[in-house]
Amino acid sequence: MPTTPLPVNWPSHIPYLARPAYSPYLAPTHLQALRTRPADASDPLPEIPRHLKPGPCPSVRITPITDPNHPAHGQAGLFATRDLAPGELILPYLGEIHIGTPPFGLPPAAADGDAPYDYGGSDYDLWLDRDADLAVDAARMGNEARFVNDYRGAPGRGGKKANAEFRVAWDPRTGERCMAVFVLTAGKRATGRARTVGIARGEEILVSYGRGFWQGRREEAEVGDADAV
Ligand SMILES: C[S@@+](CC[C@H](N)C(=O)[O-])C[C@H]1O[C@@H](n2cnc3c(N)ncnc32)[C@H](O)[C@@H]1O
Repeated sequence: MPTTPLPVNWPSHIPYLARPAYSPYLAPTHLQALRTRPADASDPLPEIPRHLKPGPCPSVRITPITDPNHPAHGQAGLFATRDLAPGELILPYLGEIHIGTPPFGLPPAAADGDAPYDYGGSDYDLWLDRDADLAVDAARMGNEARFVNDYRGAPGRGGKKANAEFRVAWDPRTGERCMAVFVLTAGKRATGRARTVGIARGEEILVSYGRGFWQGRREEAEVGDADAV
């Protein structure tokens, strides 16, 4: 069987996905919800192009963050390899699709066994559909999209906010909903180059994880500090 090539700088300890993975604990109702295209014609889901090739995305590059002023220094980020247009699809966010709320459908650990994996502690977990209790986690497997950092504190943004966002999309190749990374659309007041270039070649792709993400991390740190006393 042909093997999928890996993106440059892909970490060897994480399986690279060219298509979604599925938790074995998803029930048929979850899969049915995942495979149902929402019927709201007034707010249709963006669509992944049918011709999009699975595998490494030529528009992005995983890059180690070597700038000590970057808050993700020592980690990696995702950078554009060409100018990206406002509103353009960058790439799907692939990971393991799983039940979104604890205990995540997981069987309890045996008394002498390891604790079950905690999706709640993952920094790579995104909601796909809260009503259907579906989420996608790229901590243990995924594609380049798992390297998108949050804009907060990133140098070179000149006070600007995110330049990309996570959006749920419809993928006609799988017949499923998926998460994907899109360039932010140009505001009505955009002028000049900003009307045609949302993210310039060489620029870091940055989203907003939302205040909830950082609030959660602060609370964890506080509990950690209290435990350490
Ligand atoms: C989805 S990962 C992003 C990719 C990550 N940099 C990597 O190399 O695996 C989320 C993690 O990246 C780091 N991160 C992303 N944006 C950040 C920011 N603005 N400030 C500090 N840490 C950030 C945090 O450690 C966060 O838990």
